[in-house]
Amino acid sequence: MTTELLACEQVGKCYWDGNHDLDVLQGVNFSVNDGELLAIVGSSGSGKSTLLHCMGGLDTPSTGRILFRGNDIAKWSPRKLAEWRNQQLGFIYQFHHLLPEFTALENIAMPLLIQGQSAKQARLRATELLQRVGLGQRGEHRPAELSGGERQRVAIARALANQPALVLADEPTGNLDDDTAQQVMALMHELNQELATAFVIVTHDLKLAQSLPAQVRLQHGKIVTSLGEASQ
Ligand SMILES: Nc1ncnc2c1ncn2[C@@H]1O[C@H](COP(=O)(O)OP(=O)(O)OP(=O)(O)O)[C@@H](O)[C@H]1O
Repeated sequence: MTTELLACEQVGKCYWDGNHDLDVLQGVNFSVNDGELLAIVGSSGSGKSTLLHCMGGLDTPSTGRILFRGNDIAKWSPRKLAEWRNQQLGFIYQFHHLLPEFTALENIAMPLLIQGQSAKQARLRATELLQRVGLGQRGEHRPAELSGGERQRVAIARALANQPALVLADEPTGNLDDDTAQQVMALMHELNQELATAFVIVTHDLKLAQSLPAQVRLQHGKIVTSLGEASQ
């Protein structure tokens, strides 16, 4: 049985550029089920990051609603939103956003410490995750001592630390060469299947997107193809 995890209902986003209204998203309608892996693909400026930010409660739609397990996230207090992001969501960015002065292990443990876990528990879980992403030997290294692909593996492990229901990844392979990008994408695919965590991955790379089970295709802020519909 599939259960709807997060739904975008007629989501629109409009920015004022000083002279005009910019309709960055218009009538975006789709949902992510528990354990699903879905790519949001589109060219630069099509609205991918804006959509992902709205889905993660980092930005607010101008129209429409974002529902998490049927609840409208716009109705939540800032505190509830922050708790939700910390407990239910994981984020991965193009430029990893790891803390440079902390080791790989400490970076992964950080969200757990923030959540109130003991240092011992957090370290244990971080070690387990580091091993799972193939970096068991690199725990004491700082981000600057790791390759781009290794940093993204650490970022993936950090995003999964709190056992989120949903990971939102914004161009996680955008800064990597083709082979490394494929490996990082394959790792997220494996983890999705192993952990039943849903992943929404934004990419401008159609080939990478097509290697994933489902795609939402954005063009000028509108969905043009979604989940098996014919291309337009
Ligand atoms: N805060 C903002 N104010 C005004 N315009 C914005 C703002 N944020 C984004 N935009 C505009 O919205 C459009 C979509 O931007 P967005 O970053 O969502 O696209 P994208 O598909 O993620 O692009 P890229 O692949 O280049 O990151 C762009 O035209 C951008 O300039």
